[in-house]
Amino acid sequence: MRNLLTIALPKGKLYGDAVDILAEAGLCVDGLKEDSRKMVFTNEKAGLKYIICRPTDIPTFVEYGAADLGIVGKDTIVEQDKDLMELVDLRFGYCRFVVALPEVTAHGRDISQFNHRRVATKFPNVAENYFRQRGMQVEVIKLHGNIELAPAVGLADMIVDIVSTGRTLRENQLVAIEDIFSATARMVANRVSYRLKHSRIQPLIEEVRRNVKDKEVRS
Ligand SMILES: Nc1ncnc2c1ncn2[C@@H]1O[C@H](COP(=O)(O)OP(=O)(O)OP(=O)(O)O)[C@@H](O)[C@H]1O
Ligand SMILES: O=P(O)(O)OC[C@H]1O[C@H](OP(=O)(O)OP(=O)(O)O)[C@H](O)[C@@H]1O
Repeated sequence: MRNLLTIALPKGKLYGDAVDILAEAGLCVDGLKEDSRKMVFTNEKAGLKYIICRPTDIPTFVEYGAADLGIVGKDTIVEQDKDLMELVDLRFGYCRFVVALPEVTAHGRDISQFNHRRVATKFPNVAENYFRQRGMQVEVIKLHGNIELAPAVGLADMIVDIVSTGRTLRENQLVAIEDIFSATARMVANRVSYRLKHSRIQPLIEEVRRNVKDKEVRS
């Protein structure tokens, strides 16, 4: 069996664009857009294997070398701080980290007035770093999703979450009062794979970079 190049793709919001960016770079993506529960797609002829993962698990698969390359949001990369090589900013999947509060409590107030409060988030490290840098002490409560629910039911006073269109905040009567940083999807590599499979990875990365740049120029 040939030495396959394994690429971890995130199911969910980034999936379609991730497959497109690989197809545009000339990789065979047959079967990846079909409605399926399959998690591994092997193409011996093309020397490729794709694995479909939960977005938050991509850094783990890549760090351990179960995948050579992966596509994952910068938000997840920063939160997990795994030992990965970040190779390309793919420019899709734009979102930003914010601190948000219920509209009624936020009105006319500054973040520093919420010291010692409770913060719900899916990103405890991002939240803790942010408040530490502000010299604030907060209690961080980790949730796995639907973060906007926490203030509505009294679980937390505020949230740290990612925002894209702002619709989820609006529809849950929350307002962003602080921006933390913005994020887009990135292509990442396992450190050892990057060296051992350099002759396959480098031309792919260069092609992806070229395509990302071309799109930017056109837009
Ligand atoms: N509303 C959004 N708009 C654009 N990009 C987003 C949005 N929400 C999340 N993202 C980006 O897409 C990535 C994957 O989000 P998605 O909602 O598909 O999975 P998830 O539910 O966060 O992952 P998991 O199932 O592993 O918890 C995020 O890490 C972020 O980079
Ligand atoms: O600004 P918007 O365009 O409304 O997008 C923001 C929402 O998207 C993400 O949630 P996701 O859909 O991933 O669900 P989750 O809360 O279960 O993670 C994020 O956590 C917000 O809830």
